[in-house]
Amino acid sequence: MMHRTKIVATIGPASSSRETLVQMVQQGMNVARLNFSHGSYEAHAEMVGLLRSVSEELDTPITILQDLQGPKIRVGMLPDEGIVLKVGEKLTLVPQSEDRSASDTVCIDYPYLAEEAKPGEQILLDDGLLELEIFAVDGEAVICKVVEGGTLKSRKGVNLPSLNLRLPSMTKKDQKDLEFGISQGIDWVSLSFVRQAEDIRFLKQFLVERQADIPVMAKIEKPQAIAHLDEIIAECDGLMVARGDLGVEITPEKVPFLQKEIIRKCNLKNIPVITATQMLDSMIHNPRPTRAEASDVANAIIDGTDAVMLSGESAVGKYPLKSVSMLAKIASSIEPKLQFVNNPPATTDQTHALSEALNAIDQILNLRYIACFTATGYTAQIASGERPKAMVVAFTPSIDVYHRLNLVWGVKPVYIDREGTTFEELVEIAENYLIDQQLAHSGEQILIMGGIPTQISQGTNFLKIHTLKKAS
Ligand SMILES: Nc1ncnc2c1ncn2[C@@H]1O[C@H](COP(=O)(O)OP(=O)(O)O)[C@@H](O)[C@H]1O
Ligand SMILES: C=C(OP(=O)(O)O)C(=O)O
Ligand SMILES: [K+]
Ligand SMILES: [Mg+2]
Repeated sequence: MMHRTKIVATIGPASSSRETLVQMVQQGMNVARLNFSHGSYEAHAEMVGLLRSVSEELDTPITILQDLQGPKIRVGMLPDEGIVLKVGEKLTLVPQSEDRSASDTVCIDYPYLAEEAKPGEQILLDDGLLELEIFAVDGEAVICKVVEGGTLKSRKGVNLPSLNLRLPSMTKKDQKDLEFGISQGIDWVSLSFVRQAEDIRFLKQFLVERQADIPVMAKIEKPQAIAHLDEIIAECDGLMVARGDLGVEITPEKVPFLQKEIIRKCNLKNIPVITATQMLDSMIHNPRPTRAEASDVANAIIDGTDAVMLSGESAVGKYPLKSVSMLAKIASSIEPKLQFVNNPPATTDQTHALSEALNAIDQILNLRYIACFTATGYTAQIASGERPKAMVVAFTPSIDVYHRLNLVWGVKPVYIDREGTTFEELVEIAENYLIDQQLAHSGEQILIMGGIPTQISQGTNFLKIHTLKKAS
């Protein structure tokens, strides 16, 4: 792995074959995002199996991120080629239950629209690409006029920025989907359209009741989430700057500064943050990105994002592989030039104290590897928070931690089936791995960080500059 920034790719029809997945991982994909707004359980289950098998074959972790739809309104199923909306024409929106599909009628999955819609209000479709104006309400039907036309495809999103949605943050569908995700052993779960900290507490309680230890990510894409940002960050394990909906729910010109704010706050708390949507949008159709897109990716990395994400580019685009390798190239090119600010420790515990020392050593000695021993992932995450020049190689005896840590900036997770207990054993594990994998050479100095005895989590209590002795 050359790049420290992690690459998330949304999996869809363009990236579902084993061959494509293998190549995407080889090109630098670290995290597979399964968008539960789309696809059947059968298809998702098959994908989880495929990803686990590719991960084993390539001996590399792949984080599986289950993305829950949340309270998002979507249009129903339409013909494969979509329907064309022309400016000035009428389009009628009806609740799903009505099930009247005609070329001028589209179903949406929100039953209260007719009750709440007011003539003159704006409705945006497909992340704002298409625009409607409400013209009249007739019973359950909302009759609109097309203001900005284009092709509308199945299951595209519907935004009514002025509407206060009467939907719980975790819908019945989300609950069912998460039950399914738990049964599939997903590594992270993200919730769309989070509005308040309570939404995350509800999700976490749902997991606790099912004894599922899965980290939770809040997708920031509503004005209410911006208003409650600090409380939300306090409750969750990661964040996503979901710029697709955020740019519609707020306005596009406000997104760049919000992105910087959200990333900065996550960096301060040492939780991973993903910058998402339209990063290489034109690569859905073209083999090369626009200069503005290349800049956008580099700037998100300069902002301090842990990960950058592909959506349509990898799910339905013509160039899923080239999109992944372009992200990897941009990351590898910008990272050596970065100068991160040294954040104050988020908490005053031993791990943070040692990681401050780690940062000082990283600045002075040009070491290439920090071998980090971690049972929960915590130590590796704090080490990553220093944004060291050296790569954090996180040795963990937990297969779950091995997969989930792959979302975190600069961390290369390594699964160890034999848990070392003494200091000497840990050194030996690090030494064997780095030399056998031909990552480091005998005589090279590395940093080793961990806690002994190893059974106690968060008991990080040593940091050693070690000279590798093992011969290859
Ligand atoms: N699992 C899937 N099956 C089929 N199509 C998918 C899948 N995941 C994503 N897509 C397609 O890729 C597009 C872009 O992905 P994404 O940004 O995740 O979706 P959306 O914006 O609809 O939530 C989607 O609108 C959808 O058309
Ligand atoms: C990532 C996002 O969510 P989704 O693709 O599910 O709309 C977004 O809105 O940017
Ligand atoms: K640093
Ligand atoms: Mg969204």
